[in-house]
Amino acid sequence: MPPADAGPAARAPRLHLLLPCAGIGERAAAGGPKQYAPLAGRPLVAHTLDALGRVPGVDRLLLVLAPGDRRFAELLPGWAGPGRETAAVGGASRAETVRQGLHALRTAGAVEDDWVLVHDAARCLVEPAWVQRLIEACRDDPVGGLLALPLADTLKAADPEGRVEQTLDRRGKWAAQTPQMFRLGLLARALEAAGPGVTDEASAIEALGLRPRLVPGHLLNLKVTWPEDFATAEALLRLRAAAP
Ligand SMILES: Nc1ccn([C@@H]2O[C@H](COP(=O)(O)OP(=O)(O)OP(=O)(O)O)[C@@H](O)[C@H]2O)c(=O)n1
Ligand SMILES: C[C@](O)(CO)[C@H](O)COP(=O)(O)O
Repeated sequence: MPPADAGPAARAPRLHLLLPCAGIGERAAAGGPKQYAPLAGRPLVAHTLDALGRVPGVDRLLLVLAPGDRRFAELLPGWAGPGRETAAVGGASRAETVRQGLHALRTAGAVEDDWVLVHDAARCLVEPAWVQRLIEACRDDPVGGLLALPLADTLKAADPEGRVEQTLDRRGKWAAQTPQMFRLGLLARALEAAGPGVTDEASAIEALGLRPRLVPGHLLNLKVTWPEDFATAEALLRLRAAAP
């Protein structure tokens, strides 16, 4: 029994998945936002949503679209429903889109202690098991963390002419992936303080002086970014579909 003066019982923190999906895909040059480009017979984002829909224990999946986006509803009619929502409140940068998404989560009843997993819509090869690994590693962590991979290649710094300026020490360097998992209140404060320029959630948290946990991701958790990435992602999706 709780003590008589404990007030209403606190509920267990919930788990929300927030997908920034409001980018323009400039580098992918796909003739429109890359998240809607066809990939193995379906819009790219449909693969991401399928995988995330299979992660156990998730209370809500929120897809943050660009204001005025009609493509999503045209391409995936009927996707939204209980626990699967869209909010057309994306901003001019990824950080701004995530910030607006957190606001939408709060408006829908999420509270400061809830966990938010932010995942790029463009990482369409994500697998539920990798997300579960992150959740297991972070749910008792005081800060939170992210999927990432230790660098396997030698790291070069380039000069403006595309020549090597310097070879950097790769020891202890990791490439950040998503999802990235933090408490809603902490992440909202961190993004507010960091401004629109940070390229991932962890950077905003780091700027507060905290040290997010690095959780091993997977080489195949790639972000479709360049034109040639579509063929790679499609080949991998087809291989998976053909696997017994
Ligand atoms: N203003 C933005 C910019 C990006 N994103 C999302 O953030 C993810 C990762 O961003 P990135 O790969 O950089 O996508 P784009 O911004 O679309 O690509 P580019 O930078 O080449 O224009 C993508 O799912 C993208 O839709 C977003 O929601 N809002
Ligand atoms: C968040 C991210 O996927 C981590 O690698 C990445 O920074 C997002 O891509 P962008 O090109 O910085 O928008």
